Amino acid sequence: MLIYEYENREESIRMKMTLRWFGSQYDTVTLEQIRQIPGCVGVITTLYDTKPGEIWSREAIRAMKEEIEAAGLELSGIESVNIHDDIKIGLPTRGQYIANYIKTLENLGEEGIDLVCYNFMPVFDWTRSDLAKERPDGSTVLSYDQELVDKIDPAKLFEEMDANSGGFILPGWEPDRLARVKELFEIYKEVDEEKLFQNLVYFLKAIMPTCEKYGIKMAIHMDDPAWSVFGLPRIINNKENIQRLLDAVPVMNNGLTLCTGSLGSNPHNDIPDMIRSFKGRIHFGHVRNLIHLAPGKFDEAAHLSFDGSLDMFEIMKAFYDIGMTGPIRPDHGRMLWGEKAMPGYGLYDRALGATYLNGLWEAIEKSAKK
Ligand SMILES: O=C(O)[C@@H](O)[C@@H](O)[C@H](O)[C@H](O)CO
Ligand SMILES: [Fe+2]
Repeated sequence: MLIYEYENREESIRMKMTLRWFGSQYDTVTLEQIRQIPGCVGVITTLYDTKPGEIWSREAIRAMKEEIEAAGLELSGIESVNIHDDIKIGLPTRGQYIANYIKTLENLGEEGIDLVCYNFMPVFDWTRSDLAKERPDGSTVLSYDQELVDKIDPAKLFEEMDANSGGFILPGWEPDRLARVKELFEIYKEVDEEKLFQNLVYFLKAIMPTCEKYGIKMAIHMDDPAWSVFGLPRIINNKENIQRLLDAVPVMNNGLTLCTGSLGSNPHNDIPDMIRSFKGRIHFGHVRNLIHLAPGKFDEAAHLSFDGSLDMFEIMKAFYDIGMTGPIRPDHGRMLWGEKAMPGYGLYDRALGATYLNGLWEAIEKSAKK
């Protein structure tokens, strides 16, 4: 009977619970550990040692896939294939970098990978003012305070993030980005939101034929936080702007990584409503909670609704209602129980998060069928 029910479950429409994994060379968390998280079927990973603009070889992609499958998991998608700044800026050299990106997509497609998460934030990926802020229970979290960020020299931010990362290379803060940071700030002075948007559309139009050929879903990550930092343009931060992008390249393969923590940094974003209106275009979900402390100021939190400001039941219900079948992952977790790991990416709190989100899903699914 149990076996029958288990098999049956595969047929029900269901998101896939996954965990982000940085590869055995970089991650403190092992595939064996991930495999033991109840209901976790796959990992979202990347070739962490590649630089934006580089072609990913088929051999490296295959080796990564085989390692994950040998551990009994699925490679559910890539986060991220990063975009070279020359594409975001729209420099003449973008042609070569787009050609390289297309080659990487072909290689991923040939290896059967159909989901690619990326972001289009200039210079910096996500930004935080503290990577280990202590909560009353002794756990630590990533936090953001606009007043503190305003005091930081952007060129020094890299050094500070690096010094506070506990020796880990932070995703989006890889050292090679540092080398060009001052130069990039100069060049980005010419790039306003409209130009950045047009450069994104240009890039997407160029890669879409390849994505359609291989069935690759491109899933842009929301800007984090959801407003301009250091005067750099931000375009993927609210319902209107995101809808504009979906309409500008109106094919399924141009889709979203709906990140609740990034959108949720702005309390005006109604996340369940956004999930419902972007139905069919959300290919990947990042689900996490945060606490709004003041405008422009937030701490990350446990996934549980009442630990933070977001209603995780309503968020998971919206995913359920749109018939989400793609991967969902708990996003950043707290650091707890003495774990030493990449900030936001320890095992324990993300495992708790996955379990909680799976529990919400089960409850939503069963009540819907009653
Ligand atoms: O998920 C997040 O919020 C971050 O860890 C980002 O680094 C994210 O992976 C990128 O913005 C996606 O390209
Ligand atoms: Fe995210």
